Amino acid sequence: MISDYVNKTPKSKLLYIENKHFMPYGVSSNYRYFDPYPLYLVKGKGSRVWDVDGNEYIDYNLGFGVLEVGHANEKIIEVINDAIKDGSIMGFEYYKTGTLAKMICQRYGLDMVRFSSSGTEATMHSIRLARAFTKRKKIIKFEGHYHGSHDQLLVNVNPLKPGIKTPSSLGIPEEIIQNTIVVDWNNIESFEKVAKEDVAAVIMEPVAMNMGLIPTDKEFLKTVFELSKEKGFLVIFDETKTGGKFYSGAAGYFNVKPDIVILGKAIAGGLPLSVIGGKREVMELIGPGKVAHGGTFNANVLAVNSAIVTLQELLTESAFYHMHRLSEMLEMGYTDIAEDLGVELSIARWGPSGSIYFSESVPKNYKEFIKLDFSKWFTYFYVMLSSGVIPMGGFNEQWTVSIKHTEEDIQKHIEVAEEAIRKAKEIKTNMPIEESF
Ligand SMILES: NCC(=O)CCC(=O)O
Repeated sequence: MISDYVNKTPKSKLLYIENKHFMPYGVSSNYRYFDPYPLYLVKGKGSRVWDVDGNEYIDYNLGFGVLEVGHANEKIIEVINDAIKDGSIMGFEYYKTGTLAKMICQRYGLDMVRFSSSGTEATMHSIRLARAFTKRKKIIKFEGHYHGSHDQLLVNVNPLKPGIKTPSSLGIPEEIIQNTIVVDWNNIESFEKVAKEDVAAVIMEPVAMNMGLIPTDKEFLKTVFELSKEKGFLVIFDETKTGGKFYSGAAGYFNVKPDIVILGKAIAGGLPLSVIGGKREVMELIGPGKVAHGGTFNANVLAVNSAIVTLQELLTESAFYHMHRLSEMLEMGYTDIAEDLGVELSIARWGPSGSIYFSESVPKNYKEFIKLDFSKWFTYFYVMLSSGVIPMGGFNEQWTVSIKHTEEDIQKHIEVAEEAIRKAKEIKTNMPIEESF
């Protein structure tokens, strides 16, 4: 319950009261705020984090999926300690960036890449690139999909009224989003209606991870690729999250070749690095006097070295085997809990990540997702937190298992979840959620 959380976190409360004077809501990303106040962390190691009150948590949020190598990974520390001795920013191109570019191209089936620092920047560049390549303006995005916090794609991310095109933030003029078309995820018919010759690109999270975890209908995906060929628009896979869930990301998993792929989060072991990559004929449009792409911190020394060691030595095939196996254990644990307690609970898992819904079946799109009763979810969340497990980053997020999680961590998660879901089952009110991105 919320009171258990409050009782355990008085110092977080105090920090919140102080910090919110200087920072809106006391946080650096809206995603980090939740009621009644956010959690302030001090440190992390492996699968654990500690808050300002000294409470220890097993962390399944992992920086919204970034830390698959675990917190404060020894190899990352070593490589960064070495690299920083030679400086952190070169201003000119760092000599190892090409090594990383080649590694990523080979692993993810891309012809060329450019680096940025965040997913937001990378998706922003990708739609500019698609518009330049096709000489068209319209971009199709899916309701409930999140592509970072720039205006053009900050549309129907978490709308309270699904189906009505609405900016997901104040301060976004109608004109800015007039070329953004929003449609239902996993819905062939509604996609067919908008897939026309004036579309520059369709952008998607190839597995939707901003409404829990909504798996992808393979027929739907096939239709998207077929229509893109027929009508001449590009397919952009925003793999900011999915790129770290399987060895070669979602494109590798589904065995498809999108025109542009975005990578981010997990690939640099905890440092800020993102990738805009894709087919040579598209990528070659980037350059002076052509498509703009810049960024002072792009491919900085620390991020490049950290990504090289992450991809080469840490996120290996056997590491994925470990993460997937533990995540499957978690899925089985939740399935047993639902059966034992007779709770309407559905579970979706894809690789090291998964989510739970207090519903009979996993929603297929945002319209189905937003109809759910989140009061049960929030009860579950506060009980989990006050019992030392961060199950995921929020009601629209998912768990991630790292290479540092152990079977004992999973068992503890399942034990605590049983109690949390038992308490959630008793909740009767239907708590409305606030619109947020
Ligand atoms: N699914 C949402 C995120 O992963 C973003 C986190 C942030 O912007 O703080």
